[in-house]
Amino acid sequence: LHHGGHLSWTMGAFHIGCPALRSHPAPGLKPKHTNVVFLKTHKTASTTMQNLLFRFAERNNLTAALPVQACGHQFCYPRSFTSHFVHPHTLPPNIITSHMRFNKPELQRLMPNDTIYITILREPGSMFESLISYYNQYCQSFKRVPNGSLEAFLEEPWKYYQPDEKDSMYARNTLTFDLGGDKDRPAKDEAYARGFVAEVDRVFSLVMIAEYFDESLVLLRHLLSWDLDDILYVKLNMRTPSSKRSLTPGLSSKIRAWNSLDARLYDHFNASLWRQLSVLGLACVAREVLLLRRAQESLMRSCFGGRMPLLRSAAQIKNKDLRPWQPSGKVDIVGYDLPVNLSHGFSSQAHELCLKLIMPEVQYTQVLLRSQSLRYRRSYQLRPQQQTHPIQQPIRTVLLRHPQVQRSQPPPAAAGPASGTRSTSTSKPAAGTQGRTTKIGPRSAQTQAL
Ligand SMILES: Nc1ncnc2c1ncn2[C@@H]1O[C@H](COP(=O)(O)OS(=O)(=O)O)[C@@H](OP(=O)(O)O)[C@H]1O
Repeated sequence: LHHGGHLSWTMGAFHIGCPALRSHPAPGLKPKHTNVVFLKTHKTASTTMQNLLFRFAERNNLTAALPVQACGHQFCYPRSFTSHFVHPHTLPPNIITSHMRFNKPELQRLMPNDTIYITILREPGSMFESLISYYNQYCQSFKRVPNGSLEAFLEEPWKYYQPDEKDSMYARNTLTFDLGGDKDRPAKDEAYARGFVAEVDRVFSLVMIAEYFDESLVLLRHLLSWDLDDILYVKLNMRTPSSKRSLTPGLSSKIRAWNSLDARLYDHFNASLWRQLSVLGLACVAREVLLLRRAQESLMRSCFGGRMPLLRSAAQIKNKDLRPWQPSGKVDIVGYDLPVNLSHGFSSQAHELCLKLIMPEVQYTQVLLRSQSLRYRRSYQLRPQQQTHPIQQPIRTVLLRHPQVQRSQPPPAAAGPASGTRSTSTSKPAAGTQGRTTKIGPRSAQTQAL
């Protein structure tokens, strides 16, 4: 960043040795898939994924559907998703990734036909421990428990849990609920459980697993024909170690029994993740994971003045745009701050990349809504003949949609890696370009900025 250096990996190296990629007729030239529903489930590393998708949308001038202001930063969760929850300035979308309760028919109405559905699950024990600590002041089922004790809750869950009250979805089978299922279906209803898992399997092309986040990203990269550059991330929305507790095997199995539908989903999709990884080749996956982690470290060092970033409590973070939301005084969610003197050697594009990489969910949603609204207004100014408000027309036919992002041929020598010089352009793709084909080079704007 400071000295015009660049990351040592190249996409060429990234393609070497991976059978699934080698067999492709034109490696690296397949258009990136850009129409994606990512169902953001709770306490599953989904904020880290959302940040990655928001950045991808911005880099490629795509549209991310965002909630109307009345819904907050989520699509009026826990109500079942409807397209009325989508802000009209964020139509028609390529990507949708904010929290919602899944509703396939409504999403189908909103999204292009070739949309790929992705979600993420987490091991029920650690997920429930995270839920009870995060929502201890919100969810009545948890508030009733003396000292918010996990043991006490699991000893007699029906003493504290009331299925129909507000926020009860955080206290039982949260994944099932987020996926649109019936969190309170009795465990003995085998047919329901089997049918629900099969339905999720049918709809979602990829179910990521939080414990194998990087391996899941490798599968995502292959599924969407994205570059390594597109899956770089920094972990977000973490609790401090003092806010966490470890689980005994006894507690873990009680959690699984209480959340039996979620446990079933997790077991099924954890096994299917590993089957998919085996098809890709475990050695190939391990190599990609290694390259991902190296590239990630380089990016972080570039953003944090040569060091790895320090985790900070919200109070320690000077830039309020970077302070993560704190659910209660009983749990600390940590974030990052950029070094104050860092901006001196940065292009504004590089500074923005670093800022967005660590920007918490609520702030990023607001920033993105502002920029997309601006783009929307500009595009309307350019087309004065269009009088009708888009929300009054059938959603899918209103505005021209961004087509798939095409990889361009390598950029001209002066701006490309081969020249030894690097593009100093700081401009993002022009506003109001809906309907144009976005071309991006083999190294996309993310690392080119560095
Ligand atoms: N990359 C990666 N891999 C594994 N785990 C990760 C990752 N990124 C975030 N996290 C952990 O995910 C938890 C936060 O999940 P969410 O962002 O989905 O929470 S939220 O529902 O949106 O509030 C939170 O878990 P807990 O710290 O146990 O609460 C994060 O530490």
